[in-house]
Amino acid sequence: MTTPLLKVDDLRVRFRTMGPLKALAKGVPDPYIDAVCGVSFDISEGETLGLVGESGSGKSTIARAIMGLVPAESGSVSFAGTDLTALSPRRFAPYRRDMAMMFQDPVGSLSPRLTVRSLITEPFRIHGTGDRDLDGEARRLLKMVGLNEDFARRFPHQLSGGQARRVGVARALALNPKLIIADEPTAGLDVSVQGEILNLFARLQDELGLAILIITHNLNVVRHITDRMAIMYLGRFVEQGPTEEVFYTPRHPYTEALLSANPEPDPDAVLDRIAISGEVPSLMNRPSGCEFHTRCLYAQAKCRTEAPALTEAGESHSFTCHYPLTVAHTGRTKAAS
Ligand SMILES: Nc1ncnc2c1ncn2[C@@H]1O[C@H](COP(=O)(O)OP(=O)(O)OP(=O)(O)O)[C@@H](O)[C@H]1O
Repeated sequence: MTTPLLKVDDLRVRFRTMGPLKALAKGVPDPYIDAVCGVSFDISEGETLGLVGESGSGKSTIARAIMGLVPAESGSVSFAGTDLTALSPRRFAPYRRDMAMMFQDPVGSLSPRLTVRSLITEPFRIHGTGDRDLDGEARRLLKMVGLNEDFARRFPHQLSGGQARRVGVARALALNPKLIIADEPTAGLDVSVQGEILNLFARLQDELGLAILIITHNLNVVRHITDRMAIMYLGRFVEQGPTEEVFYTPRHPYTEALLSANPEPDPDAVLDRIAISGEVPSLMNRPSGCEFHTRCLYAQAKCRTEAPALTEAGESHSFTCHYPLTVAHTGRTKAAS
């Protein structure tokens, strides 16, 4: 078996929610939240994984933990077989060249006082490889993302949302990474521009064999460009599997609810519209048993008390639910009774 490019194994990330004195004053004995609770997945070269889930479910925290920007409480993140969580910051640094992160907010994440040329060649300076022909590199990178060389002289405020996103991609590509992590790469863009950016990702993946981790609320993005998808709820994966399979035969009720709430449903979609009710529970006060039971249409007594184990639904499709949806002949789903 070949080693996956990225392997995340039982990753946990905790955050302190308040300082020790405040916690003492407020009588909070455990002022922590588990933003990511035992998540496992891998990505191979040339593969795209989509990470979906409501706001606060822990998607960006996974990305930041992979990049070493927040420490893992436990578990491991291995890149090409090396456990990054065991490395000192100095030994971690070379891996940052192989993994590029595109942050949310295309314009805001670009420093306003730098020209596009400086922005996209900055990684060469940061990583000490700035002795090359930076004008030539800027032209090469702009061409890769479909922008002409005149853009090199512009500043971020002179870019449209789509152009800013392309500049973000060019910057991410500077050091020839093997993995790109894109956090909401199409947020705030018009649908047509979203399509252009997705096509750009698809082309680059084809040409460069990149592995891509896409974090998004947009299920159409997931549908169109990912090979596999994972659905997060309160810091856990409730389901992961091949994208087409999950879209057509979701096994977890939360997946079903998210897919059916998609504002632009696929005309071939087989799911009835299912409203997801209630608020996302607080990470400070997690529900007992299956943590989705407070919002689940199919919850039964066992769901309130027993956490469901991970169940394999196929070769690379798994979910955590006591009463998973079943696959009928039509592809339509309903909870097993
Ligand atoms: N540095 C931090 N300190 C304390 N809590 C944090 C920190 N970073 C994130 N969190 C909390 O961790 C949880 C997960 O946040 P995260 O940003 O990973 O979610 P998300 O799914 O990416 O959300 P969104 O889609 O809104 O970006 C949230 O409750 C958030 O408030």
